[in-house]
Amino acid sequence: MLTVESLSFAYESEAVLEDIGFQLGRGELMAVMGESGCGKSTLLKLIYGELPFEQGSIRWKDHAIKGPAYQLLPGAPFMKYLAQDFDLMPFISVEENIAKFLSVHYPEETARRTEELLETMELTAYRGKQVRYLSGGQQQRVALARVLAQKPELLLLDEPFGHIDHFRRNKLRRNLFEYLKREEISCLCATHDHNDVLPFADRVMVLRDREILDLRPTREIFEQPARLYTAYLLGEANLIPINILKSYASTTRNIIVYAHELRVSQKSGLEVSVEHSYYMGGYYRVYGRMEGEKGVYFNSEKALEAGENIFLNVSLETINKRLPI
Ligand SMILES: Nc1ncnc2c1ncn2[C@@H]1O[C@H](COP(=O)(O)OP(=O)(O)OP(=O)(O)O)[C@@H](O)[C@H]1O
Repeated sequence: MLTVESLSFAYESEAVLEDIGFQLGRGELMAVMGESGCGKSTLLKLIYGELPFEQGSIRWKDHAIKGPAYQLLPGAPFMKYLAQDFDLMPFISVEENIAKFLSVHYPEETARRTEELLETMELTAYRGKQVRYLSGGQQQRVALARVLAQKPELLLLDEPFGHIDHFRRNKLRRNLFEYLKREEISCLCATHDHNDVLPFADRVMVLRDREILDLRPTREIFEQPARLYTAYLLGEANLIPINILKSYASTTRNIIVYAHELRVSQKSGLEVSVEHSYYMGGYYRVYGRMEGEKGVYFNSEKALEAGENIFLNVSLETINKRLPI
């Protein structure tokens, strides 16, 4: 288990993380989310032992991670870190890059594992190609295969699909995260993409203003976001006063409603004047203004005309499960 306690860190005078504490269990996948510059990469580098910290502690089981003043090279045999800039050997082949980290003493096992990793990362077709001739996305896949080859117990991933095209991303995500679960590899994954998170992560850590704003199981954090900031990271969200949704409600508080939870009706509900419809493939994302000119995003099966007035409804089930804000 990874245990981080009261961890604080500053780059010279700029405090980036303050009083961070959490635990990550064996085989658990935790997504680390937050706006750009909130400290996701810094947290991963601290855990890897790449940055010096004066306050707090980081432990993997009984092993304390202390930072560069205490060890010559960052990292430890049980832990691998895949940074945004992956560090491959350009003049040898894809296959050699992967196999280099497998034991030379067990050639059959090495061949089997290399094959498995080439398939997991969909690299079989490029196995003989020198890495320098690969595209950015292909190199990222080799880098992923290479860290997996080293059988870490703890894997730190920084935007692992950042360079990979959408065409491949979904399949790779499934392959990678299923592989991690199967091998019981604990993983902390910094990402901006909720598609990396919702189907796969066990828990989500949200960082903001140097602190952990929220840390809960993925489904709970999505269905009961405590802040609009968190909901924005996970989907298209709106803040809507409860009393416009529930006419009998006396509270002036708001709830978060995702765009897909608003239903268009021609007759009754929350009145909205349509401004723009965006084609999203199977549906339209519509922007409109509610009473008081406040903007709202919602989904519609068909495009709505600018200037048209419609009504929006939200199910009572959604209203009742949301936290008032
Ligand atoms: N080597 C450095 N020296 C000084 N400041 C740094 C350094 N690296 C990062 N920072 C600053 O620390 C803060 C956190 O950076 P970090 O890279 O951890 O954010 P992030 O959440 O990973 O961002 P992104 O999502 O854009 O990758 C930022 O304000 C950044 O400018």
